[in-house]
Amino acid sequence: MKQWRPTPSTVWQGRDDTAEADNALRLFQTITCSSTFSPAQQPGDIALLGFACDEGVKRNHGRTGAAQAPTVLRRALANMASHAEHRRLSDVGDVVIEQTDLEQAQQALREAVLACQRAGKRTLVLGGGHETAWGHGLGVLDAFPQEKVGIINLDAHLDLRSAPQATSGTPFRQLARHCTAQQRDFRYACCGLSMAANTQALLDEAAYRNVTIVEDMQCLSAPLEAIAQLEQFMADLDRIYLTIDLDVLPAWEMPAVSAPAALGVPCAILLQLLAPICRSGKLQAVDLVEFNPSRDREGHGAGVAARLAWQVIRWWG
Ligand SMILES: N=CN[C@@H](CCC(=O)O)C(=O)O
Ligand SMILES: [Mn+2]
Ligand SMILES: [Mn+2]
Repeated sequence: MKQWRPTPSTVWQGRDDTAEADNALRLFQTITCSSTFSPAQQPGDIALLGFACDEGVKRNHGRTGAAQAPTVLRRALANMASHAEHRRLSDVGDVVIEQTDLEQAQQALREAVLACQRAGKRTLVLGGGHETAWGHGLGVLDAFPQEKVGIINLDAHLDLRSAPQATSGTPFRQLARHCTAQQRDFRYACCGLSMAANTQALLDEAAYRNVTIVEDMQCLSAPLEAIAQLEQFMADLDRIYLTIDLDVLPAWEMPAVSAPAALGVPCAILLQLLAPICRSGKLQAVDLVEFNPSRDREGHGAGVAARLAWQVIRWWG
């Protein structure tokens, strides 16, 4: 596998409580790593894959640093309790970018995701900027060519930009065009959207693409209605690709992103939205993107992001 590196064993470390009881286990003690890219050989049905890249954020004039996120998020996950559901997780390493060749890195991610999915795994990708979604989404679409695959993006932004080259702001425009070229329906929901952070041009593009939009204000004032909208979106799908842009959270909870949200959807409400998606029986792929450790405060953002990943694994039916 090109443009790939294994996770060093030093990353998965934590507090050892096994002197208290055999089942006093944390993730660092239950996760498996491999020195080669070999998803079919690794145990469990959730493959953890890093995408160490922020070239898309750079091209989108954002604050870089997300390339370091996969390692920092693994470290934050390492010391969290490992319950039965977490034993399904194995670490298949990182896809890395060479110099500034984003397109090549996204293609490598696409191939790594496809290999994991073909090996019967579901994929949990730790980005990277939101350019992660172009590679991850393609890999999932490739794996299920005959099925109705829907994308749920928890994000303040639509990321439907039109640009001469791929950025962190273009992945869903790229996936929409790809679906059209493949004569597939583009099924896309953006939940947590800030009207203040998306121009009318982007909203027009969303309307043209028949995108389901659930605004941040709706999530805050009527979470049950927001859930109902998501359930309606999911009803007609075979598989779901869930992408969580951490800038959907408020800046006070998640300062460690390129574009912090002044309002945002707090983690406690986001978890209410996540539960029915995770338990739908259709969830095939999840990523957490845009985490930027260089902007974190005392590791609090990493803790919030890791808790979201931990909870997704626990609920993933
Ligand atoms: N993935 C990032 N998307 C946002 C960033 C917005 C900003 O930097 O303010 C976007 O392009 O709209
Ligand atoms: Mn965003
Ligand atoms: Mn985004």
